Amino acid sequence: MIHFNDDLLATLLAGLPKPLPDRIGIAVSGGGDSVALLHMASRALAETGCTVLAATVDHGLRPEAAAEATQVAELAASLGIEHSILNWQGWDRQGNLQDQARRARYRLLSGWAQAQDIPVLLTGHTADDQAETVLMRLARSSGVSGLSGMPAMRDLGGVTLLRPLLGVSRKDLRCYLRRQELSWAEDPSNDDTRFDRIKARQALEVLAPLGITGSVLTDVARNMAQAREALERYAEFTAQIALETDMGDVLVDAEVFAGLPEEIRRRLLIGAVCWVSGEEYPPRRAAIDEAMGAIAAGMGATLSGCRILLQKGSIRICRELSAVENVVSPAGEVWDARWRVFGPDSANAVIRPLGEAGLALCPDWRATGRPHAALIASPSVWIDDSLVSAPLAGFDNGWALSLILDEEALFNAFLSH
Ligand SMILES: Nc1ncnc2c1ncn2[C@@H]1O[C@H](COP(=O)(O)OP(=O)(O)OP(=O)(O)O)[C@@H](O)[C@H]1O
Repeated sequence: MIHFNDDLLATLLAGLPKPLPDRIGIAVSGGGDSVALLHMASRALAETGCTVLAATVDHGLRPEAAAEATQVAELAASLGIEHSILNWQGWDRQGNLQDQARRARYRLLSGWAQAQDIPVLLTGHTADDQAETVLMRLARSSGVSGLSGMPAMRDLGGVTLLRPLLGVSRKDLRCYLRRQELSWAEDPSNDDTRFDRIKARQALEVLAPLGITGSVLTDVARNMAQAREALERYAEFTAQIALETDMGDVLVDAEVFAGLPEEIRRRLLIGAVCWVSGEEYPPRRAAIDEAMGAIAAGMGATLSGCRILLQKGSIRICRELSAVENVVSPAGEVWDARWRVFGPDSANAVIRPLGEAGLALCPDWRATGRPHAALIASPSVWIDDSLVSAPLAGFDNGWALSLILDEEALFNAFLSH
């Protein structure tokens, strides 16, 4: 019994950064995996000088959720761990609830970690979660990145998210819980076969005689993660050669691009559109492939709020007017999460996209060398219906603008951290 527990604690410690940070946060849902993680962390980190803190998100979606969060608080208190309950009230009763709740959960947890000065946050994802993820991604025809499953480490808004139990089975964690006489909450959705994850869990039982087991799928994920790393480095290396930024747009060297393997072209395109649009998630595979086909055929395309324009010798990726048409902010404030515009008289002035009508008021726009499609989506200053300034279109009128996007981020994004 001692060996079993010691092995688990050693596995946990092996998955943590060295040297240990001063503070580590644990995301505890109240389910078995994260309750075990909380208990293991309190044991493994005792007397290391690293303070453990915990948080539970109450999504307010199930009547039992508040009681479950309180139970976690009690367990944390019994272990001498400071615990916070983070409430989510943001569901607008539209769209995909699971997806919104998940995004909100990560947002709340990273906000909590930042406010508490916690650099590293742990979640209780297990080897079973990983196997189910790989199986679900097979069903989505995922490529190398998707089939590499969940990374053991990723950045979450400046906080490092770690999944130190990805190599540990749910069964072993249940065994740990029972031996420690710990109780946990069973999520009722675990039996709900409307969810793909639950279907995947059941499918794994059927696939076992074929040798497609949870541990085989986690091996596949590990192999794919190595292949992914190689592709990421190739893409990052190529990006340094083939990409440059131009006032919020990305220019891709068309000749270099055309000579690259399709997988690397796809990665460059995703990196460029995500940087320009500020989108966290890549576009759908079908949309990317359609845009790649259009580029290969010598045509422009739109993708994820961006225009892709073919120019002499380069491919320009710029903002698409329809994606920012209704984006308006007071002068001096950030516009489109990308620009800040400064000027002599900011009172009553607003920033909005220049648009066709605005561009018609900028007689010198052609001299800027920027394409029409890029300029109509560029920031401009208006007071009521009068155009005051359009700096990128050659009409600054005493105003200046600065790009708040980090140009290095374009290149760094090719590597998962
Ligand atoms: N309500 C919650 N409060 C705090 N942490 C949570 C909560 N729900 C999930 N977690 C954390 O996330 C881990 C995984 O849980 P679950 O698989 O339900 O979450 P998920 O965020 O949907 O996972 P994925 O990242 O695969 O989508 C848990 O072990 C726990 O660490």
